[in-house]
Amino acid sequence: MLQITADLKALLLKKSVRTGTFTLASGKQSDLYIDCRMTAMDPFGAALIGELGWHAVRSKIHSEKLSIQAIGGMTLGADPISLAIGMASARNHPEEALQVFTVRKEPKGHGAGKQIEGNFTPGQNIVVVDDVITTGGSTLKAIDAIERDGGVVKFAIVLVDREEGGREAIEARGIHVIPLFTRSTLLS
Ligand SMILES: O=P(O)(O)OC[C@H]1O[C@H](OP(=O)(O)OP(=O)(O)O)[C@H](O)[C@@H]1O
Ligand SMILES: O=C(O)c1cc(=O)[nH]c(=O)[nH]1
Repeated sequence: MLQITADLKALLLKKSVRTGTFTLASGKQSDLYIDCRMTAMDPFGAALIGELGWHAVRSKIHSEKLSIQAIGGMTLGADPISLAIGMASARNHPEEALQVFTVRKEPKGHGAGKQIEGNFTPGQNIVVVDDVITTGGSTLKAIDAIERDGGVVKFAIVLVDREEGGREAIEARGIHVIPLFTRSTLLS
């Protein structure tokens, strides 16, 4: 996994890390913006995220003897990451493959009126995904929607933890967060 981690870090630094003046989802101002979509929607980046993410998810599943059926998180940032990890699970360990879903920011106003779309069934054990956590508010919103629809969130995986309190906010709900990178490991 060392080479995959190094390659993914290099791609994140090249395509996703930006400096300037940015307003974040929480309304906070920041001189750093990590546009993970650029890396997660790069075909090479998606493959790297899939391998590294599935390795991290599977290690947690096996070390804690968990049974997980599906992976997903708040659209849009989580979507390519959830699918990449689901595809890596099917490719590497088809008998343990995770189904994939997405959480809309609001329930759909027509059709079936669902907030969760894709392969999600009430009662399933879930890994929740985010691309970046800053305050953790978006991940917590996804967790609320999943729980409201009968899912059981076992843990969270994020591509980058900005180390601004989001991890602590999610873990205060009893949901362990696995970051593939932190701000420190990415920028060091
Ligand atoms: O931890 P937080 O303070 O919630 O911030 C992180 C969130 O901010 C972004 O979402 P945003 O809604 O900006 O964009 P997206 O719809 O492009 O994913 C990002 O994708 C994370 O989900
Ligand atoms: O907090 C955010 O909204 C945020 C931070 C960041 O670095 N990247 C991103 O996509 N969103």
